[in-house]
Order: sequence, then C-alpha cells, then structure tokens
Amino acid sequence: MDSIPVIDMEKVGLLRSEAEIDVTTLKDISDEIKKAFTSVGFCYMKNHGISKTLIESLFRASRDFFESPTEEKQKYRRLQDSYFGWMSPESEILNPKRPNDLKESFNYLPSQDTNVWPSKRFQKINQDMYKQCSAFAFRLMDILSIGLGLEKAHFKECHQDIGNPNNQTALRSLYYLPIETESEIKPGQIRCGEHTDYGTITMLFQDDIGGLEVNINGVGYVPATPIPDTIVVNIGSLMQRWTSDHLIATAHRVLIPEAELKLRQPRQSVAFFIQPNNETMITCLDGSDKYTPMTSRQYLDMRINETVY
Ligand SMILES: O=C(O)CCC(=O)C(=O)O
Ligand SMILES: [Fe+2]
Repeated sequence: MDSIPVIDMEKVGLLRSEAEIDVTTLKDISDEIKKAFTSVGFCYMKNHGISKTLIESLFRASRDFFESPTEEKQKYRRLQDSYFGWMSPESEILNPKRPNDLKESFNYLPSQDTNVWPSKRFQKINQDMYKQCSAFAFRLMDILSIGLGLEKAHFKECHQDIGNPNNQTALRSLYYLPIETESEIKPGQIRCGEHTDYGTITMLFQDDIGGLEVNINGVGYVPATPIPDTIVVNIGSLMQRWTSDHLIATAHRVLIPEAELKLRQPRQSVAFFIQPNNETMITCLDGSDKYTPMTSRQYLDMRINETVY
C-alpha cells in the first residue's frame, strides 16, 4: 500500500447501536483496517458518526481560546505533573533535531479537570467530544481485537477506564499559529516535528489547511490531504510494541504549507490519544519476547521523558 486508504465506517460507527453490529461485519471491516495498519499505519475513516456539529463547535471554541490574549491563556496553563490545560506556543519539540514546534495546544482529561476554564461552554464541548471519541474508540477496540484473533472484549477491557484517573487517554486541541513572514521561521522549524504517537491509536480531526505528512514505508513522506468529514486514524508505538511490530506506528509531521495564502493562515486540529489503563501489562500478544513487558503507564512515561519541553 503506498497511499492512505479511506475506510467506510458506516456499518460499525456511532450511527449504529452496538446491538446492530454483528461479528461478521466487524470481521469484514477489521480485515480492511488491518491491511492499512500493517502497511501504512494510517487510514482515513468516513461515516464515523461523531457529531459534525460538535466537531465544528470544538474547532470554533478552541480557536476563540487560542486567539485570546496570552495573559488570559496563562490562567489556564498546564500545571506541573498534570497534562490538563494550555501549552504555550513553541513549548514542545517532537523532533529534538529541529527547533521548537510552531504550535500551541489545550489538553483535556476528565480526571485531571481543575474546573478552571475560559468558559463553561468550552468545558462542556470538550466533555461531550471526549465522550463521543471514547465511544468510537471502543468500536475500534472491538474491531482490532477481532482482527488480531483475540477475544472481542480484549482491548475494550484494557481500555475500560478511559476518562478515569488510571487511564491517560487525552483530547488535545492544537493550534498552529499563522506565519506572517518567512523570517519568523527558524531554519528547519516546522509546525510539528517528525514523531510517532505514544499510545494505542490516535484519532485526528483536521481542518482544510493541510500540512500533515506521513512517512510511508518505501515511499517517503506523503501528504495526508484533508478529506472533509473524515478522521485520520493511526497506530501508536505502544500498539506496535504490543503487536510485536505487526501493526505499525508510522512517523508523521506537520509542515507549513508553501502556498502564500495558506502561509498566513493558522491551522487547527484535534487529536484523541487513546491509551490503555495504566496498569495494563504490554506483553507481546504473539507470545514472543521481542519486547520486554512493561505497564502502559511505564511506557507512556518513558516516551514523555524523551519529548523535550
Ligand atoms: O495536527 C496534526 O495534524 C498532527 C498532530 C500530531 O501528529 C500530534 O499531535 O501527535
Ligand atoms: Fe502525532
């Protein structure tokens, strides 16, 4: 596979109730998804059933927040030993060989909510989005369990505490600042440096600006061109480790689009980073000893420690 496939989730997405989805349907779709995740590590999903109105509301509310004065945003900044809250522009470096990422973000985990928000509305939209993303994530868990020949409930059970303190699954709104002139950009600086995601799976909602690129094996970096109403879904490195490199966590990055018009525009995206419960042992599912077992939390902490802040 040398491009990112589009998978139709109509029969297994949130437009269907769980009772409507039989194992044969899950098996069929899991074969298709597995093909994508064992080769490209990425796919687009359409007809996922997550409310379009809710997604649009989150993009709008996040943008209002990011475009508010820095002094205002400071009130909601991420506190030490917590992931919840605002992270200022250029505060993260995903590829240490490059200058700081040209982005800022707002992270939400229900269990770390300090109840300090720019507005009740922003909080409610994040809460609702977190719930819908979790519901869709559980559908993905069933599909992956079946696709890998495990009990249907296997991955669901390992993720059942999403939203609770012993699970680090997070919703992150990202804002890539508009670049007024090229002189603002340091040599080698991009919107988000090359990296693989840390967890099980990432669900990414992007606007129409573009810039996300995916390093397909044997092909090189290809654009993950925005396709309206789809989510970009990719495997994280914990899942690659868990499956002894069967499912692959593909490196990706966000460039600054060259087109003059787009250069002066901000870009927005929203990511839902799915993590297993903290104490879940990540032991190679094929019974091999390719990777040393460690808990989901130990693995996440190891990866976070490698990220430069
Ligand atoms: O904004 C994007 O399109 C991708 C962001 C990303 O890869 C990440 O935050 O892990
Ligand atoms: Fe990423």
